[in-house]
Amino acid sequence: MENNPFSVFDYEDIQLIPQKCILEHRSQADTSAQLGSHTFKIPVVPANMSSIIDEKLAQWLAKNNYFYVMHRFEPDKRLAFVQKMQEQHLIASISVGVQPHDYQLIDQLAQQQLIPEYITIDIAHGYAKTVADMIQYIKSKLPTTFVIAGNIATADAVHFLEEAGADATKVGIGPGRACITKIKTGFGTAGWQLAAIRLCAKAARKPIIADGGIRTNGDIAKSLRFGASFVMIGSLLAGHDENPGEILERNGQKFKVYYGSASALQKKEVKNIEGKKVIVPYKGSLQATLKEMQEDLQSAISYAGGTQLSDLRHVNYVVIKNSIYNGDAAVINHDLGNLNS
Ligand SMILES: NC(=O)C1=CN([C@@H]2O[C@H](COP(=O)(O)OP(=O)(O)OC[C@H]3O[C@@H](n4cnc5c(N)ncnc54)[C@H](OP(=O)(O)O)[C@@H]3O)[C@@H](O)[C@H]2O)C=CC1
Ligand SMILES: Nc1nc2c(ncn2[C@@H]2O[C@H](COP(=O)(O)O)[C@@H](O)[C@H]2O)c(=O)[nH]1
Repeated sequence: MENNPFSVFDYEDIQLIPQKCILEHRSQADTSAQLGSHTFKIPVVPANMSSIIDEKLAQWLAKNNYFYVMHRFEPDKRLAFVQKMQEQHLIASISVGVQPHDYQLIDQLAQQQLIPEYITIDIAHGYAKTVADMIQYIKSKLPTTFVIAGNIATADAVHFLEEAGADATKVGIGPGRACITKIKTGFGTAGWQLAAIRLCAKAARKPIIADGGIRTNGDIAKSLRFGASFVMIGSLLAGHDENPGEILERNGQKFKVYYGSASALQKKEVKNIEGKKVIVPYKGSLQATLKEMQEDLQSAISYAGGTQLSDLRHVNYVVIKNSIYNGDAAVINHDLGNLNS
């Protein structure tokens, strides 16, 4: 901190301060959120990880007006996926890396006039020339596609990617539940993810997607308060019927596996491992969890004294270092899991 001292905080350090309610019912609060030229039901997107989303879930999310990003870990299926979604008149939203086969995919999409509505460039360290080059390549071949680039942690990185042409940037290095980047490299936004969102959002001219570290539905409202337009969520949306993978039983309790995209399980080799496998309680229906998220956001809007998500932006807050869960964050997560089971 010698050269750049600033105070930081994370989700559990913040409480938003209620304002006078102007609604008669929470259902009157509008949780719809725009990204690019489409408007979605809530400002939440399930993480583009293969333990969270598959094609079936992507189709369900698109049909039900939720934003989704398909993962990039079955690279050869992406072209056909875009085609399938467009045949059904559904939004196509895919991920790419920065390898030669990703460039080849962009060429094929352009040649076949299959224009995805959204492409997310998803690499571990997104503040990189390789990402700027890919943004520019996508924009040259598919100029109408909305390009999300990440992941990053700083205002400088936001400027860099926006200048390269990104339509939105994704913030969060290391706060994820299946992440070990913080331990293996010493770098990232773990422990100050909310403050990083604030710094990046202040620098941004385009939307910010807060990615990683969301542990409760209230953290979504806090992310929006500090400048995020959308929130990407992994572990809180893991463990459902609709997520890929089997239900496990241990000592009479049900679980599902959630693993990082840079875990040995995903990579199938032990090289540059920055992710791990965790088991999460089985939570039943994802549909029910998403509905509860929407209801909790509606309630948050009402506490903000507003009618829509943008009313969360200017609400006052207090910093209450490490105290809102009284050391019981794990218990709270467990209880939330049980609500849906
Ligand atoms: N949000 C987060 O905190 C993190 C997320 N992840 C996720 O895991 C997945 C796989 O990540 P991973 O396989 O590690 O890398 P990526 O697949 O993201 O790597 C893509 C390219 O970037 C290069 N690269 C990656 N990290 C670095 C770095 N620190 N410095 C220089 N070049 C780098 C890689 O080269 P090379 O492999 O040759 O080094 C590769 O050419 C992605 O989905 C990513 O989003 C991974 C780590 C952190
Ligand atoms: N450092 C790593 N981060 C990862 C890995 N796989 C995914 N991720 C990131 O985590 C979020 C989800 O976070 P959660 O707290 O909601 O579970 C995801 O969107 C990625 O950005 C990984 O292997 N290593």
